[in-house]
Amino acid sequence: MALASGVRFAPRALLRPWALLRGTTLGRTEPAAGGGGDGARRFGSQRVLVEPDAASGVAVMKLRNPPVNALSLELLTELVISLEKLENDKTFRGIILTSDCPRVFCAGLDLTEICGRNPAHCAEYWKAMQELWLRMYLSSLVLVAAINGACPAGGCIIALSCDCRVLADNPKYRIGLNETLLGIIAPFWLKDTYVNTIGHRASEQALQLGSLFPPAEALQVGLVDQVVPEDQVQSTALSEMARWLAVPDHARQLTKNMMRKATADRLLRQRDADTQNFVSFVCRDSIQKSLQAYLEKLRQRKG
Ligand SMILES: CC/C=C\CC(=O)SCCNC(=O)CCNC(=O)[C@H](O)C(C)(C)COP(=O)(O)OP(=O)(O)OC[C@H]1O[C@@H](n2cnc3c(N)ncnc32)[C@H](O)[C@@H]1OP(=O)(O)O
Repeated sequence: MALASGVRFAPRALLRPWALLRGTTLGRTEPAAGGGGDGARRFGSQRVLVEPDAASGVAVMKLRNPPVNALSLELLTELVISLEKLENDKTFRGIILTSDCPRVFCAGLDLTEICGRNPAHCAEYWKAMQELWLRMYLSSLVLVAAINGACPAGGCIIALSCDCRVLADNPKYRIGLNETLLGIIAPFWLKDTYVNTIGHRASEQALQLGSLFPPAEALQVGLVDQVVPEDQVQSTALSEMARWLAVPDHARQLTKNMMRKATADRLLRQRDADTQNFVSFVCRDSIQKSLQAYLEKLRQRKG
């Protein structure tokens, strides 16, 4: 991790994400609708659409894993690879992360990845989740979350890993860490991310209660930075991006690193133990039963 001017401090090769890709179409490049030169070409993968604008140095990254952008192993992997690609391209200074699925930003962990699966699969999945968080949390780019839908649990963590959050003003778009309501526990690095954003007391309360905050409350507690009408989420995210990009990169990056490094290092120091804890916890019969019941409730709610 070089920390000189022009810093790039995101940890490299924490994992080899390519090795995780199964049947994805990453690297595909196609012209954006109505687009022309290189700056208007979009690329990405099956589940992550990247619309780069070389002129502004900003790329819009859209999650598109319908119906609810659940964080499947494939989505996690494709996100890491798309992020790495933009990090390595000096043209880009910022990413706006948003959803291509209506009404949902991200439903969090894909519960089918940890329900009825063997421990080896759960471990592989959890490592991919750790990897994405580390990459996002320590990214040298400015990350702005344009939250255009519901944002529970792992979805909230993706948003909190960004530098700034703009949430659409729709009472159905709730955000927070609701793990306890599923009978599971947020690991220390999710808890730390929460505490770093909204403080200890608010986190203590919200984590235990599994609170999902509607927009006005999310703004009040500090989970998001702006709440705007739905049709202004993208333009507001772009204005926020401009504000962050007005700061010299090296100063902003070093400051971000100073603020976040200790939290990330805590996970880096105990990644294996964290994986083992997660796997042994979710593979317990009682937890599997809770998760199955929760999934079943979600499926029935639909009908
Ligand atoms: C260990 C700690 C780290 C992280 C913890 C987690 O992230 S655990 C995951 C926690 N996530 C949730 O509690 C969100 C659950 N989902 C919802 O509340 C709603 O689906 C949501 C996101 C508000 C969207 O509502 P909507 O009405 O638009 O969709 P619907 O509920 O009908 O769901 C559509 C289908 O998607 C399935 N699904 C939803 N969430 C998940 C998920 N997290 N994992 C897997 N599958 C999910 C849902 O069952 C429906 O499936 P279908 O087969 O079509 O009935």
